[in-house]
Amino acid sequence: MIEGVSRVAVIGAGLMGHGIAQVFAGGGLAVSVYDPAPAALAALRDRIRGNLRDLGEDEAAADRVTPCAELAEAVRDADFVVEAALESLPVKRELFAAIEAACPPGAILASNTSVIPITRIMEGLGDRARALGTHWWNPPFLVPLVEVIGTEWTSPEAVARTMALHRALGKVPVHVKRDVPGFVGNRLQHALWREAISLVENDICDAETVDLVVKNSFGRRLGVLGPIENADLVGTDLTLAIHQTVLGAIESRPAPSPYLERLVAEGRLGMKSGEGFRRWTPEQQAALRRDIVIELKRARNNDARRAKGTDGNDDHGDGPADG
Ligand SMILES: NC(=O)c1ccc[n+]([C@@H]2O[C@H](COP(=O)([O-])OP(=O)(O)OC[C@H]3O[C@@H](n4cnc5c(N)ncnc54)[C@H](O)[C@@H]3O)[C@@H](O)[C@H]2O)c1
Repeated sequence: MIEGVSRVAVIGAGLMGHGIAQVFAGGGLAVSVYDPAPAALAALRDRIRGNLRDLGEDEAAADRVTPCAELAEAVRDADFVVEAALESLPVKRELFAAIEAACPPGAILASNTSVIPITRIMEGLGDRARALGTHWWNPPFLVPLVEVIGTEWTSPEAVARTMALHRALGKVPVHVKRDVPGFVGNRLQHALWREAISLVENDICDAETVDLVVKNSFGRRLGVLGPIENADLVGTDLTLAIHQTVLGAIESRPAPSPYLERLVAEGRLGMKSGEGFRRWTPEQQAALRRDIVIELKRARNNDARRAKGTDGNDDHGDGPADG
């Protein structure tokens, strides 16, 4: 049992659901997973076993995961329910009504929606104090962050228990105090993407250059140096001076870029159509996907070494981060 939770229900056994189930099972909890697609349920344990094997972790965790063909069966004894089904408001509202009707009164109810306001998903519930968002990042077993989003009705106790539960599982939970579109992570990410697209749209540089700049400059530091830390590191006075010059010049359009809309209209949908902003051969796509996993595993191993105090890093250089 962790923080009063011994049984978890995960709703949806897709990309996110199976990975979230894996994290809870890895923490020793019993996990029931509901999905209406028989193929998703049939593949569930093998998918988790494959991930665990690849990570060099104990595959026995997969045995703590039980596929369920009925929603009510999955949530009946659950202390914590997390929904990772389709990104559709009607589907999520209907699911939570059914979950509330079948789960124990004390269970916490969470949605892993990417962008739908938690308020809209949960507003029809009888007990909205126990409902919140937990926004995981893909893949859930390699990316540490879980944003815990409260609505105006969510009780502080439900937030505190959810934070403690995810922390005990080795995740990095953060409390998002207001239910705003994009929560925190996607607001930051898409502020950067808006400017990235604008630079290409306005022919200030080409698409390859945008990615080269990010990956070979501040992107290198982002894993250890957040933007607010960086502003304090260089000084708020320098940050202010930079903003006085730059902010008026960067993109502030409150809508998607027409350049992006044109790509979509022309069927240039990115890797799935072979071309988006850039052209992608199948080999280039595979190489990029492989590099992402290698990098995420390296970061995870570094975190583990740091936590144990065995990272062997005796380099205390004071290199500036003022770029
Ligand atoms: N993919 C990501 O990177 C990511 C990241 C964070 C959040 N999310 C969110 O997580 C949720 C799941 O995304 P995903 O990428 O795992 O999608 P997915 O398509 O891989 O999986 C969705 C699963 O939901 C199942 N499903 C369909 N109808 C259902 C129902 N009524 N009840 C229960 N299950 C149902 C499907 O059979 C499928 O297995 C979405 O809300 C998505 O926006 C996705």
